[in-house]
Amino acid sequence: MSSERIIDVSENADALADRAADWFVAELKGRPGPIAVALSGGSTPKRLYERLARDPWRSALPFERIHWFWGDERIVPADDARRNTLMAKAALLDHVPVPAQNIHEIAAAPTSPEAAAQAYEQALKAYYGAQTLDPDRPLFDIMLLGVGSDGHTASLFPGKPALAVRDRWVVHSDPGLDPFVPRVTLTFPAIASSRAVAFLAAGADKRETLSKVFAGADLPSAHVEAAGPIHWFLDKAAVPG
Ligand SMILES: O=C1O[C@H](COP(=O)(O)O)[C@@H](O)[C@H](O)[C@H]1O
Repeated sequence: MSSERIIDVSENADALADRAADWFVAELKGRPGPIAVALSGGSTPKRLYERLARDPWRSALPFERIHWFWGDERIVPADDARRNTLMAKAALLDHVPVPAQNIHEIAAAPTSPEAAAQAYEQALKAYYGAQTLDPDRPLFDIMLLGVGSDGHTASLFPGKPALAVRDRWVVHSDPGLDPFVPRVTLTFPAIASSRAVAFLAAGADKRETLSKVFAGADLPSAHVEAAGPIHWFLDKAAVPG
């Protein structure tokens, strides 16, 4: 059964980030206990992260209870600018009162991609408190995703073996697109264990890909499922004609 799709179109990338930040805060409002958020890399999410570090969004978020995870990571040295973690820290996490133990980053090189994937899966299982995913108890409260020009999401690239993995939460993955560095990614079942998913995509270079995704093409972004609705925050330039 496919998840409900909610499309939200903004005038431009800045307005999109405002809308997504409002949604993020509303989605977490009143939620008790620990909260798990999975972040993505990419240019459009960066604007959202910058918003969340500022008021009015910042003061509306219970940072002491939010745990930060990543949907995918590039296995390069920790100080390499291609790390999704580095971008999220610079845009958000370095500027808000988040306890260090709430940041669950994926290991950097020289850890091998397979070792990084296994360690991250163990960290997710420790947080979740179980070895298997319960459909009635999603792992993530919010899953943020981007979409690449080839239709990839997280580091699930078209035609790659990671797409077929159902028995792991995390795998290492071959990149199908620049930067061609080893990756670690959540698998489809782990992504599907999310109360809410939000894709963020801006710019005319996403339009053709989105038209294929919305037409149900066999692309990774089109195969994402969630426990709740899947939101698509787009700017006008990205909307398929
Ligand atoms: O490689 C990646 O690309 C996607 C899409 O990024 P964008 O800049 O084209 O929006 C991103 O979601 C993923 O986290 C990242 O590793």
